[in-house]
Amino acid sequence: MSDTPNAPVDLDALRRRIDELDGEILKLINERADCAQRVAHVKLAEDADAVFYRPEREAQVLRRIMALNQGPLDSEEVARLFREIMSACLALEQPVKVAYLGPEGTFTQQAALKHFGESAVSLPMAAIDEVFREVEAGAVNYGVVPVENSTEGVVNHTLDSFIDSSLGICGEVVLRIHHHLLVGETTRRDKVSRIYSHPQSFAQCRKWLDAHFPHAERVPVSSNAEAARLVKTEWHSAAIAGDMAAKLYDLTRLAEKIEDRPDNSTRFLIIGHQDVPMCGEDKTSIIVAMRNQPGALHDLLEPFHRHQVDMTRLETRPSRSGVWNYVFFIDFKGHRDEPRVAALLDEVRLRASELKVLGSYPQGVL
Ligand SMILES: C=C(O[C@@H]1C=C(C(=O)O)C=C[C@H]1O)C(=O)O
Repeated sequence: MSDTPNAPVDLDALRRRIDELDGEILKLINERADCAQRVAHVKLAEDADAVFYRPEREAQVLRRIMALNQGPLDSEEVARLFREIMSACLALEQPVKVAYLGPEGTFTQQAALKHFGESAVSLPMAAIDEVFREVEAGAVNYGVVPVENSTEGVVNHTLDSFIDSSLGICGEVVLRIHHHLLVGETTRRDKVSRIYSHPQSFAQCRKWLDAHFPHAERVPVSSNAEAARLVKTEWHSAAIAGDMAAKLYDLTRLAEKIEDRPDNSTRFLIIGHQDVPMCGEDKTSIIVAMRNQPGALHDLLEPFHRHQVDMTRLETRPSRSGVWNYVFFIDFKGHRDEPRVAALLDEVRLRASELKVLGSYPQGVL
């Protein structure tokens, strides 16, 4: 073989080498699967109700692979491949069952598969509360719900659901959101008089729509996937939805990536019963209620500054009961088992009228 450009390449030799390598990769993947199965048996021997899926370990595996990678494959691409290998290894013992905000084809399903891999069993739910209920009842292992979008802000319904729930947060996943304008095969661009989508997606594509379809009626529906389903059978309608919905309903793209901001992304939370140990790059989420008195917010924030804890998000929600006068949702970097974070939480607990730690979990890797 020669590195000189344009030198003749022995195609047969290259293919023989690829076959050899595939044989080795196959053997190694199965050896890995065997190890993962043995880990599962160790876990079962220690505890009959053991949870096989370990978010902190998976985050460490992916980060290590990304750090080791020397190319030519991109580190994110390599991590995605390993994500699927781990998902298949875990499914040998017990596929993870995940409820997500449906219907099928939503960005939340895409987030669930990005986080757990394609071997997970994913079940669509009609509403965010249903995802919470399904996990609480033990019908599934985890739930996936959207929590904030970089253009449109917070998903209040998800935050509110945590107030009364016993569930915590086991992970997060961030998804780049690309919206497309989709039509059935009989609809022409100049005939589109009605566009269906979720209100958040309309908001994320407002400028593009004003410029290209100022006169089309905008009809809000419960999800992008529902919008895609509707246009499948309607002649003069288009939907704004993502890749999964386009594929699921076999729709044509009239325009791609029509979101107003190129960095448009949504953060999703993995909810469950599990307390996740430290992985080294963790986040913690808490809900704090403060008494309605002057300086309350300052009192709450001051210990974060003193302990040098990096806050990544602060949201305020109106209280739904007398005790919870102001309710703050706070995310910050660090794990509750780190002494610095434990000291911070002790102080916040003293100043607040209520403190609920929703969980410490690995920062999204992919
Ligand atoms: C093998 C383990 O169990 C599961 C499978 C993993 C893997 O395939 O690497 C990692 C974490 C767990 O979800 C483990 O805990 O080490």
